[in-house]
Amino acid sequence: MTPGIRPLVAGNWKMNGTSASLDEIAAIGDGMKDGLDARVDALLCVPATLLSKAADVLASAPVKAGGQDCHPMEKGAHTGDVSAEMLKDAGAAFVIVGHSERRTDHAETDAIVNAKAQAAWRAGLVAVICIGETHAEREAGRTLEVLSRQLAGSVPSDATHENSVIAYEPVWAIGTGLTPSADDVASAHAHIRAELAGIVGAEAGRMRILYGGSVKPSNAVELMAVANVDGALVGGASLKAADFLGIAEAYRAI
Ligand SMILES: O=C[C@H](O)COP(=O)(O)O
Repeated sequence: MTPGIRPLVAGNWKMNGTSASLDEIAAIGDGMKDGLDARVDALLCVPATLLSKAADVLASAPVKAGGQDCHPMEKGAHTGDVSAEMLKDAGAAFVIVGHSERRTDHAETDAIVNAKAQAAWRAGLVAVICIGETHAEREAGRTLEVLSRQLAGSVPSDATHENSVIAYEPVWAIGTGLTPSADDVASAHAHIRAELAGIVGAEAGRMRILYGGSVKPSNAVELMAVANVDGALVGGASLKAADFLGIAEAYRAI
């Protein structure tokens, strides 16, 4: 946690979910109304195909809808891509950019992620800018160096606490059940906050820095209590309302 920063629990549904999943989304919306929304903001980043319906289901709930990626351009000849403006039109308030799965599967560079963050702002969306080291980079003792390089390349200098959220996701912790120690998370997040100050100045002290990678109800209290951890980016555990809400519940305990 960071004093004065309101936390955010964000779900990333990745390539999961159809219309049959709308009941689960509604259950997350209903669950957040149970006083949890007084302590924590909530976001569900669903597949583009589900965004409009999800936004409708969440319209009266304290949960925002978001996309998982956007093209840097507003429109044009880019078959299969979706622009930030299209996500906004479908009901998104946020969009994830630079998730490690996009960086790996689609060869997205820091420069592309930077352009996507600016595209998100152009459309009036908040960008959730993802960074994180691989297992090999961690083993080589290069974690902080990698984070510095990704931040410098991916975060535009005019990022603010209102238009951007940073998500630190160690690639080796995603979907594996493995998590860094609380000390390692604290070290990474403190480093990210310090590096951000060199990019965005005083805004660094107000920006949310989420932790992502195998966050579950069972480890949420420990991880969310770490200094400079201002919420979570949750994959697998966000697909079930009970698990998503169980993670948000951590904020009743810390
Ligand atoms: O965007 C979410 C992350 O990739 C974390 O996924 P996970 O919670 O399934 O490990």
